[in-house]
Parts: sequence; structure tokens; C-alpha cells
Amino acid sequence: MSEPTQTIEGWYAYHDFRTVDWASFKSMTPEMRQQRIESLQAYVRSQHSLEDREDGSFGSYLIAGHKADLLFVHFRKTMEELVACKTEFEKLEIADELVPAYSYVSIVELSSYLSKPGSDPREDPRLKGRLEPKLSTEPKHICFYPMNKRRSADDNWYMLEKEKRIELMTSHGMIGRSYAGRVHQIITGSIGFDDWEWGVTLYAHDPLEFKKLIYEMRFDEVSARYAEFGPFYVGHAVNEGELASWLNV
Ligand code: VOV
Repeated sequence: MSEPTQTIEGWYAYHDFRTVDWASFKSMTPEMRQQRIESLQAYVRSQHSLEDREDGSFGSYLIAGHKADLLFVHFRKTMEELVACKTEFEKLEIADELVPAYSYVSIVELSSYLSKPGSDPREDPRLKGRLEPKLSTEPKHICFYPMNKRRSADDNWYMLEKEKRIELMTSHGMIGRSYAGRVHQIITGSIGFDDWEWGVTLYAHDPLEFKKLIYEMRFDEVSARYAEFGPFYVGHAVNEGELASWLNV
């Protein structure tokens, strides 16, 4: 049996994708619509104070394409808090018009592939920021997709020797690092939590960087041979004011 890789976990993550029921929204009186928009604005405002208290983080995004209209990303300290924030959202007046499109439950994960032998990665002062990411400081554009490492008879990631996995992840890390300052990644582990093994959340100032990076990684052995991907979502961050004008009909 090959040796499992040690991982360090941070905040729990809930990616909540929604589609707007425009027909229902348009059929309302302007007052009813306004009331619902204001309920969402107040909610978004309240979520931003999480970061000040270091209790979690939150981001709201508009999504391109027909798979979803909106994405709300929640980071929390515990799984219970993650469940509670879902319930809190469902109780908002506007929740009936924001139909669930997709969701993903995971936890921020750092693996020890590239840590120096004998070192304790927890002593790295940069670790807290990586395990407890502040979404308010991320670049505007977001890309999310879930993925697996392949477990087929010929190409089984989980049967590779640790040394081979380190070699492959080193090459992966080198490609990733050549995008430093252009793409920032948050890798969340989801084995036992959701249908895929990892969630990949990328941030960039220019969405074209997502395509460039993901394309380049497809040629790298760890992605070319071992990666399997779920649906891709791309969009950009909006504050409560932009969200309100976007919802206005
Ligand atoms: C900015 C881009 C970027 C950078 C710098 C980067 C670096 C790194 C490092 C250094 C490490 C290992 C240590 C750790 O920190 O965990 C990882 C780990 C991981 N990655 Fe990565 N990755 C990036 C980007 C990046 C992308 C675009 C993808 C999707 C792959 C693709 O083909 O679409 C990805 C996936 C992952 C995964 C699933 C893991 C965990 C694998 C496991 O088996 O445990 N990743 N990644």
C-alpha cells in the first residue's frame, strides 16, 4: 500500500450556486421586489463583518453562462456553522426566487507534498492566511470546478509511490508558481464531504488567465494522466450595491 499524504485543514467551505427565478421576480409589485432585494443586501452586508471577527469569510459573484446566475461562497470554522449559514440564507425573503443550481461542500486543504522533510508546516507564518482565506482581498474574477485524481486500472493516483507523487506535484507546483500574482488558488478537499475529491477555486484580475493556466496544466502529467474534472463555473465578484442593481427589473 502506498503511503497517504499528510494534509492540514483550515476553514470549511460552501459554494452555493443559484439561478434567479426571473418570471416570479418580474410578476411581483415593485415594492415586493424591493423588499426582497433589500433583504439580500442586508444579508450580504452582515456577512462581510465575519472577516473582521475572524469567524469566516464570504464572497458574492455573478456567474457567466446558463449553469447558474449567482454564487455565494461561505467559509466557516466548523461544519455546523456551514449548515447554519445555509439555513440562514434559506430564511431570507428572496430565497424562494434564488433557486439552488449547484453546491459544493469542502474544507481548505494544504498537502505536505512540497514541505521540507522534517519541517513542521504549521510553523510557517504564511499558513494562517492560506488556511483561512479572506475573500474580500481576492482579485475580482473567480473560477470554480470540482475534480478527482483518477483511479483506473492503468492510471491510479492512489497506487503511486509517495516519491512519484511528490515528483508530479513538484512539477504541478512549478507551473502554478509561474502564474504568481496572476492567479491565486484555494484548494479545498472534499473526500467524504461531496461528490468529487477536491474543489478548485481560482481568482484572477483577468479571466483569460484561468484559461491559460488550466490549459498549460493539462499538459502536465499530474493533470494529463490523473485529473478528472466536473463542471466549470466562471464569474466575477459583486458588492451589495452592484447585486441590487443587477437584480432590479
Ligand atoms: C496559481 C496556481 C497554482 C499553484 C501555485 C498551485 C500549487 C500547488 C501546490 C504547491 C500543491 C501541493 C501543496 C499544497 O499546497 O497542497 C498543490 C496541490 C493541489 N493543486 Fe495546485 N496549484 C495551482 C493551481 C491549481 C489548479 C489550476 C488545479 C486544478 C488542476 C487542473 O489541471 O486544472 C490545482 C489542483 C490541485 C490539487 C487538486 C491539489 C491537491 C492534490 C493532492 O493530491 O493533494 N492546482 N497545488
